[in-house]
Amino acid sequence: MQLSGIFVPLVTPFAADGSVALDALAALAGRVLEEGAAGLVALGTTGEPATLSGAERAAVVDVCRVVCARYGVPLLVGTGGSSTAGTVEAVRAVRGDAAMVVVPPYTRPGAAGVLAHVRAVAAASPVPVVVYHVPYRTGQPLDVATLLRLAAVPNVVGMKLSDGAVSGDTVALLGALPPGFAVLGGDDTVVGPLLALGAAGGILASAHVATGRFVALHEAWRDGEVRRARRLGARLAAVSAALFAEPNPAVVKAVLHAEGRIPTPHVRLPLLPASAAALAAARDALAGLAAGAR
Ligand SMILES: O=C(O)C1=N[C@H](C(=O)O)C[C@H](O)C1
Repeated sequence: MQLSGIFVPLVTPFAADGSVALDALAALAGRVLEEGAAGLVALGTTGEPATLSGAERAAVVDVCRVVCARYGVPLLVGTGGSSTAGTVEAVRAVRGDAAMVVVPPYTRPGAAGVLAHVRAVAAASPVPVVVYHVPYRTGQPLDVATLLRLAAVPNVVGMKLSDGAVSGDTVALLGALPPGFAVLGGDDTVVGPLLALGAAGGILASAHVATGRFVALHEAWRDGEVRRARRLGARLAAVSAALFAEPNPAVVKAVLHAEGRIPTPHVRLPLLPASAAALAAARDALAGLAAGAR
């Protein structure tokens, strides 16, 4: 599996009665793929999987599978937890083209423990694995040598890299990847620099609302249109900063609701709805993006 392009980790829209709005989910999925997204991620952080029941998670994956099949694009399914045995069981049941497996959160098993976890999970997985490295959520930092060891594990085809600011370590990692291994940027505000360094794409909640522009950013870096890529990247980073001003996906959902694309802006506790100020700032940033395109 060769991963490339912009993947959208879909929000889980809720109806006014609190149930999952599956029709709205299908419409969102179709729209972002229509605008050029390379695939979808079901049950990413943005999908609030921790607050969904098993039946709701299955229904979300079913909807995403149908839409991905219609467009002939891959579906990544977020999975994984703090237990290796539990994660092995979960990946065996994944109904997608790849499993996005988070570095075990909370336990902080250290580099050797993470490697052992990923080796066990990847060996058991019937589908390719994309490791999700997000130390500010998991509490588990990893050095470049460990990330490269993870990249060499059989059946691990990529990594969603969400480790914050671009640093010397990022440069070293992207300069030493094995051929065909895909790094997908997962920190929306710095996806431009990651693409410039050779990332294959991104998994970006921001791409719900400016999908075609994020796709254009990926294409500009891929095709070496550096001036265009820099300009667009800076404008999209301002949009992403506004969308992430409060815990994800509250602001993204507020914007989608304001645009009439989902029935409510609801998130489930412990997340709180976006503030009116955050929604207004995000809509201003999107208006600025649209104005800049004219
Ligand atoms: O759901 C995801 O996948 C993403 N989650 C990140 C987060 O909320 O930490 C953000 C990124 O845009 C995609």
